[in-house]
Amino acid sequence: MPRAIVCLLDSVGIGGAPDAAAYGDEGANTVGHIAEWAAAGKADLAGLRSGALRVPNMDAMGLGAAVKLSSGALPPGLTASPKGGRFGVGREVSKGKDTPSGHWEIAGVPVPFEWGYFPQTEPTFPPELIAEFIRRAELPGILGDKHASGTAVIAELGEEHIRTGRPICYTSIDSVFQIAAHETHFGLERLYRICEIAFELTAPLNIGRVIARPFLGEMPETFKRTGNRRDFAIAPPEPTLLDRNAAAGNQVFAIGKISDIYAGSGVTHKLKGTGILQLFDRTLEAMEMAADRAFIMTNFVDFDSEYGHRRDVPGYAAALELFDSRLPELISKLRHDDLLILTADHGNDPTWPGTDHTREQVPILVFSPALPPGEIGIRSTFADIGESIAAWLGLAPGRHGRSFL
Ligand SMILES: O=P(O)(O)O[C@H]1O[C@H](CO)[C@@H](O)[C@H]1O
Ligand SMILES: [Mn+2]
Ligand SMILES: [Mn+2]
Repeated sequence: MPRAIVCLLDSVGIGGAPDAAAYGDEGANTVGHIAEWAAAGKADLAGLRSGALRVPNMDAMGLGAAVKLSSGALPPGLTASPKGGRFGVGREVSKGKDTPSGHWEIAGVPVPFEWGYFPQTEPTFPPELIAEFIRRAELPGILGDKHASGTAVIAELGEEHIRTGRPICYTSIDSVFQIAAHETHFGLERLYRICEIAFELTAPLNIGRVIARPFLGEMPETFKRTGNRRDFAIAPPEPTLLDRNAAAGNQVFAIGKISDIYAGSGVTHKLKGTGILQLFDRTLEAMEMAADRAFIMTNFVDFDSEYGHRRDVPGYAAALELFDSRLPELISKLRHDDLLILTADHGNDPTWPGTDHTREQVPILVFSPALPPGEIGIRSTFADIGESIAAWLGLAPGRHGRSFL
């Protein structure tokens, strides 16, 4: 009896989105540019990696071929001829180049509405929103109130935050209200509580998520965000693949950020982990526990949060190589009728200006011992991924997308 596993490599885009120019992202290509920089010796990391990008296992599943199909160019170090997978390219119909939009569409539900965003001004948040937030959360005030990169804003305002007890509130070009606060000086549970209040206040503005960003350390040099990030997200507008599989009485394993991204809806088993290796371990553990018709989905957030937003090309290359090195373990655990899909939710080209996501197409790398290799082309919506999994698991077709299997 079939099972399905999705490894969502957060932000591992492959360029070529036809609407990229509308986002200022024409030419952005996360995997393509990392491979180019690596081949040019611009992604070396002393003692960790050097030279061309080495991801032989993803490449065998069709990564190089997918980048070529998406962007027209084969990146250096990758091959155009996959060895066993069925490869293709996903194009997003949802307007947001953000995590919930990408994930919901992959699970069969494109986002039909416009998210709310905060303007590129200082202050960025509406004063009446902040006044109400301060009143209800019983705060002495807030810091930040602007667009910022999370690590930079903590370095800038972390000490003042510790001194004053004012949480650091910031946003980005995504539909987010983020709150950074010190885990011990401010308190983790208190941070979560004020995030819930912020979520109630921002949901009517169609803000997709409030994100708790706890950190530790006492000075800019030692401040470090912890693994206790928590996302408070609005729920998808229709039942997703997760809801549909759970409603059919099957297991749904949500690993890493997945449960938060779908607001817990349709999740029967939630597993947490920090870092690529732990998240990979959790995925293998879920495969041990998973019964027939189970759906397992893991979000590998580090590509995006640790390397893409930080514009860290060597770090991103090393992370891709680390993930790739574990793939054979996962593949060796696949049962005959298990389906494995590697994909992404948006791009975050670390060679691109700024620190935000990039509008890109994503790889769809499909493997099952039961499937002959082949090409699935450029899919006109990420929802084709969800519908393919639904068909594989024997669920009735949904409203969006078509199976490529
Ligand atoms: O700079 P940091 O705090 O990592 O923020 C990033 O993380 C947010 C959620 O993925 C994005 O909106 C982006 O701004
Ligand atoms: Mn993402
Ligand atoms: Mn991100």
